[in-house]
Amino acid sequence: MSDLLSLNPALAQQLGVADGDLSSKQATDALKKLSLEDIMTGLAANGKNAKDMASYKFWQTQPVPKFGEKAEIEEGPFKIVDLEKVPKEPGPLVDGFEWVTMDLTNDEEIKEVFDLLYGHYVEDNEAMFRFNYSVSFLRWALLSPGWSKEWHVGVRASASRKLVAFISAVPIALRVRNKVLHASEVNFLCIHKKLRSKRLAPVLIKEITRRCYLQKIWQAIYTAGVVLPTPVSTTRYYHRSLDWQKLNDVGFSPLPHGSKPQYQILKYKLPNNTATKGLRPMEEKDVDAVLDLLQKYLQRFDMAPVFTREEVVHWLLYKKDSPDEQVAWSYVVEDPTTKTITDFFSFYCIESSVINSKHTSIRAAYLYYYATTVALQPHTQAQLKERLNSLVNDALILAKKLKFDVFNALTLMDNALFLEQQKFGAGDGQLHYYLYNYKANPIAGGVDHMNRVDEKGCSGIGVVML
Ligand SMILES: CCCCCCCCCCCCCC(=O)SCCNC(=O)CCNC(=O)[C@H](O)C(C)(C)COP(=O)(O)OP(=O)(O)OC[C@H]1O[C@@H](n2cnc3c(N)ncnc32)[C@H](O)[C@@H]1OP(=O)(O)O
Repeated sequence: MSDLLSLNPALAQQLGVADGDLSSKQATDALKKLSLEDIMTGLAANGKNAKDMASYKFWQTQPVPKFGEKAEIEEGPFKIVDLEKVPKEPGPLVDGFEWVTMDLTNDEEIKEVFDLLYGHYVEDNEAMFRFNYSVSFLRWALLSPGWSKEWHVGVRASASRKLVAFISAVPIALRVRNKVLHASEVNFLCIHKKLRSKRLAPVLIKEITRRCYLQKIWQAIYTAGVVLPTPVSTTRYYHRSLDWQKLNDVGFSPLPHGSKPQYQILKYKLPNNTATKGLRPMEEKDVDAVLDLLQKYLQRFDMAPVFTREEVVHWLLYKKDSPDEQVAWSYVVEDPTTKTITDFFSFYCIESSVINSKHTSIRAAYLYYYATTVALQPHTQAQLKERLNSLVNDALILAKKLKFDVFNALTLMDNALFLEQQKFGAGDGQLHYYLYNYKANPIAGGVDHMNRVDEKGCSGIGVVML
């Protein structure tokens, strides 16, 4: 991960140009030849991950699109599942291991999931950082409205009882263009490092699928940094330094050639106070207004959740009497004259462990949902851009005050309108969006032919995955 804009080396190689030689006419011509589908689904930009369909031994057996399947298809499920034929028991595991359903309301069991993820979850390519989702975060993410214990699936070593693998799902009403799917959102797939490359992941995926089918859930949404058959969309990570010096110390933000640390610190300096009149933390009394605003705003995107009131309360409102530490922060703008809620934004916290550094962790804020009434009335893109820039600038100021080191965002929703102006730098990472058992035409991920933020097209993705 870095905040430097660079041409992915795999793509450069694929195009036959020197790494980073973005200006060369050769690169531009070659990029133009790539199919829109490849660009939208990230296959062009992420050649290092892409394999032939035939080499995806597991995924080629699953109800997901094959690479290169043509666009403009009629959207719908790949198959209709016969509930009668869904096995009532889990598939076999290798000797010495057994299935468990985790009880995440039990402090010890959620701590076991935390420990597994803490030691073995997603790392960057150079193994410098590893996501460190807190116990409070896991409770927030996995005990959301409608959660089911059956969807918190673990594997234990029979002798030691140690938890060695995990996969989870929570329910989501997901609108894909004009159809609403009652689907599951699959996340936190993790296998102990000592059990890697033993084909356990397909076994876990088949088990969570079986458990979803048993609850008559036939579709799922999931995201991954790796290319699998076949992304419906690909978004790119952007990072905005809040504490440049610390990010530099840990190797996240290198000093750009020809710059000096003090210039970088100055570049990312923020005002002490927010600028939007009427901005304040979201409260219980704002729930209905936020729900209404968010539902309308999310109509702008091809794929977005359909939130209920209960979900807005769960995902966005921090209850001060909660025993959990705060993981999400939400703010509203209340018009001082009309007292109506005109805008809102939110972000959540994930720390990352820093492997081998004097700093042990980085505190990252991730942009979550937001909405503004500017988009709901007749408006120009410049007006929307201006409003989003002021809101996000305030979000950065608040995050800085809350001692976050970096503010991360993807190129989804309308983020393309503010990322560069707010000094977010393009990261190396991409996040691919996938649908299980649902054919859908590609959705714009907010990056253009050059894998740069696409201000004109923006993105059709309105789902933020944790
Ligand atoms: C209707 C309901 C449906 C519900 C299900 C919907 C689908 C949900 C899908 C899951 C959504 C999860 C969303 C998240 O949580 S994304 C986060 C994933 N977790 C991590 O990256 C944590 C660190 N890594 C690990 O723990 C392991 O490396 C994992 C577990 C990722 C793979 O373990 P391992 O390295 O030991 O490999 P293997 O030998 O067992 O298995 C190899 C097979 O697994 C395929 N593979 C590798 N990585 C992923 C991946 N991230 N999604 C899907 N498939 C993946 C791979 O292409 C190969 O298949 P194929 O190439 O031969 O075909």
